[in-house]
Amino acid sequence: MPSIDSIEAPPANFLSQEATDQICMALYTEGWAVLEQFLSSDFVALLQQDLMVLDEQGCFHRAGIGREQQFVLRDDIRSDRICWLEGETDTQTLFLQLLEQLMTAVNRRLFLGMNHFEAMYAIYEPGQFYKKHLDSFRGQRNRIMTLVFYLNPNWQPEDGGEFVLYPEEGDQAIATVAPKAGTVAAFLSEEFPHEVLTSQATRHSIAVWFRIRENEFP
Ligand SMILES: O=C(O)CCC(=O)C(=O)O
Ligand SMILES: [Fe+2]
Repeated sequence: MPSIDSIEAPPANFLSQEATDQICMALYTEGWAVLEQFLSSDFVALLQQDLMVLDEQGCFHRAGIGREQQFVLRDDIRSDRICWLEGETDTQTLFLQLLEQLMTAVNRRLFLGMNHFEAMYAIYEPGQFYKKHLDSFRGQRNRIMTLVFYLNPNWQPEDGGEFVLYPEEGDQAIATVAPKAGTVAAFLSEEFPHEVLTSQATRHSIAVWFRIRENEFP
């Protein structure tokens, strides 16, 4: 198990310029991006450890659909369990710093004006899934960009659990992504329906939404 001090890159320049450029370029031209080996295997191991400790402490709860008063559990739509990252451990603090840097870099290049984010760990047990959905409703601007980081070091093709990205209209997949450790998927939240195919193994991930805080809308 690596220690937090053994992470090679210091937080100040955590993001490689190259990876940032690749994500920004793809978001600009296509609206989505998938990068393998975006996170180092050491950092993935720390995040996965953090997730498992939180799970042992009973911090996870069943994921639902909708927010606040509209929140409902829908076993037919999604069956994972989740836990929000609040920055309570060094690992989470480091990860949230990385997200801050990434948000700044993407804003600088794409002028998206994002000023806030939320991140959650998710666990899908064998047999679990999340059916095709949109993370944000068009025009509401509540979620601008979604990122999903995968934390599964020995993922095999037969483990399933792929993330599938679709165009705004139609059922022809644009991308099918195995949830392998280090991979990140990024896409504009209002534009791309997506789903998680049934997982055959325990699947760990972090979903992040970059937002514009409601009272800062233009
Ligand atoms: O874990 C994934 O691949 C995607 C999860 C997702 O779509 C969500 O949590 O909204
Ligand atoms: Fe989603």
